[in-house]
Amino acid sequence: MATKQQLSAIKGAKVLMVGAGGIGCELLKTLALSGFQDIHIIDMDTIEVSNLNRQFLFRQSHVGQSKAKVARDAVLKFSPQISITSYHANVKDPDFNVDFFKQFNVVLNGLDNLDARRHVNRLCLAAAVPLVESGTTGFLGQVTVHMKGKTECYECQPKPAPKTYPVCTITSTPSKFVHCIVWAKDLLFTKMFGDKNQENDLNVRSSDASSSSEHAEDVFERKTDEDIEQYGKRIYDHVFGYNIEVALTNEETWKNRNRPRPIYIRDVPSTELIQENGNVDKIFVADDPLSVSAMASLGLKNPQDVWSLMENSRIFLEALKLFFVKREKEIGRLTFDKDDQLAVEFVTAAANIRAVSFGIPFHSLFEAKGIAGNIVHAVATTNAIISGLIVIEAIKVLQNDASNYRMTYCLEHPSKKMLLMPVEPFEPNKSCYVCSETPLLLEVNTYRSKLRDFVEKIVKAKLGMNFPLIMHGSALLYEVGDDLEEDMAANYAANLDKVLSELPSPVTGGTILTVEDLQQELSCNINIKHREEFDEEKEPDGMILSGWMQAPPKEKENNKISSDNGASTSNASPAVPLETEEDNEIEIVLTGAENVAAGNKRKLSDISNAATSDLCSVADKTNSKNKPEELDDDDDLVMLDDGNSNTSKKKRLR
Ligand SMILES: Nc1ncnc2c1ncn2[C@@H]1O[C@H](COP(=O)(O)OP(=O)(O)OP(=O)(O)O)[C@@H](O)[C@H]1O
Ligand SMILES: [Zn+2]
Repeated sequence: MATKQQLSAIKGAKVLMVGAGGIGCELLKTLALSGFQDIHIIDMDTIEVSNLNRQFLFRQSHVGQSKAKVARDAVLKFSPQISITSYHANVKDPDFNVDFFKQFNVVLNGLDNLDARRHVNRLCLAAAVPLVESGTTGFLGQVTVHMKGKTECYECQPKPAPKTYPVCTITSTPSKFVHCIVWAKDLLFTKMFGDKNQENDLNVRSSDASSSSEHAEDVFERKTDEDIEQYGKRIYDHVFGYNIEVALTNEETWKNRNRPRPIYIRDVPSTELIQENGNVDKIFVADDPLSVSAMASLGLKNPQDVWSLMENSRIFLEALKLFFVKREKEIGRLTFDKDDQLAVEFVTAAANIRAVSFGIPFHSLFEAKGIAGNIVHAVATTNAIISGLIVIEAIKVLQNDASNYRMTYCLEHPSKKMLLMPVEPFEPNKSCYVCSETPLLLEVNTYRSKLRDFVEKIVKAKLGMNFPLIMHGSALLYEVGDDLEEDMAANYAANLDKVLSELPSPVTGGTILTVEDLQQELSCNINIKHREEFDEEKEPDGMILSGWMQAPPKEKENNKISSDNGASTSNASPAVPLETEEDNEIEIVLTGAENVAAGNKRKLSDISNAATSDLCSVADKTNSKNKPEELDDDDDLVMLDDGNSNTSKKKRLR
């Protein structure tokens, strides 16, 4: 039961919710039933069938409609007396500026990507509005409170880098099914149906050098009037046969590894059946490209079946054909989407055929989709628990009850009979460039790198700025905005193509650049250090940004392909599982730079009264009895958090 004071705080509050998905639906309902009277809700998405199992405010008839609006209407049916304002929009839209944020007493996030979370964090800091941040992944979840100057901001701790794989593992020596999936999704699918100008390592082989790159260059182009069946078979033979033959010529690679087997279409029994069974026009809803399915066309129904080589080959050829026959307009623009059935079918089949070559077991479409889409199946109960905790923290914030704020972690296994673990929030990280004024350091070859590289690779990808403005002293080098004068816009465009040292106000070693995002009202200084050489493999960006945000890379190799496609429900901050020991204690992993270096861990009891620290992660140290089954890497549940693959984070749960 709420006290009188709580009720009055609730009634007088104006609240902004961002996200009306799994957490958002629960949250809106709980806010309404707790007595909140004035709720605003932003969500940019429309309702999909796959949301209906847990986003309980939505029904089949709502598919295709705005989540924010339908959620509003559904809650108003049982709480008609309250005011709910919905915005079907991206929270990054300029309309949602600092003044917009200032009208709220508290902001509650129910988002699913790092990019949007960072953006909201910055606006809350700029507007000095408290933020309650949240995230769930399967059984895990967390709620954290962020208040300018009093607690850590959402970005005070670096987020774990996304899981990546060395290019050569993906292109030449896969040993796990996930390697085949990454190859099929990020290389083959992109090469066939994505942006042709994008760099693609599909034809990089460990042997390479003299291998016929000419052959590789144009093989993916469909020749004028080339029969689609022939084209599909030619691609099949090239990627599963010829490319493997070429890789085999590098004896060095296979000295200590099993040699892969090239597979040609002629080796696959009965693929010709495709001609008889495949019926492109059979099942599809006119004008709905997403209803196109190779499985449906071939009469394969169960996504949990593991297909044979023959079936995978038929799906591969049929899916390729369907893209060209039914979705030709999209070719050249497609990116892999886990909700695109035909794309999932193509990627599953291609990954399985590659897996056979390398002696890796087949996987079903259902499993392949989970791996390709980094899907951790959502648990509705976790969303409900987390939403309840958000409201509890929001009420404390409204009452200014700072001594009782808690970051709460929802665990998968009880620890000391507790599933929820509350921890006191920590003070702001003094070296966080978002909420403090710490300068960053950029090592870059100022005679070779262009301003464009700096803007794309650092300002947008690493610093997460949307509307950057770059200054050297009082000289403005770059700015974006709709209201720029034509000649200024032309100047900035010209600057983008200049190397740093040749800019009107030259940027060289020792320069201090100021980078600002006007919308986020975020400004930071970057000290420039000239460096002549960069290792192409290990430092592919040709520039290195350091400061607080450098997350320690998980693997040694740096030339990596990320398996990250950017869409998943995931936590606001990391909960990295620890090695299990034979006790049943919860440990806090400190991921501040020194702590990572020292590998420090602290027990909850050690820190229960801690006022300051770098708490980043919490993990349940389970005893052997309830220790989850050890999974092979292929089966790791992988989660990531992103809108922008460059900045996304991912966690793996065991
Ligand atoms: N930049 C953004 N602006 C507004 N809303 C956003 C933004 N980024 C994400 N969201 C919303 O946050 C919600 C997150 O909900 P949830 O994690 O349940 O994801 P989902 O897309 O509904 O489900 P799933 O990803 O599991 O299919 C989504 O409804 C999404 O539209
Ligand atoms: Zn911070």
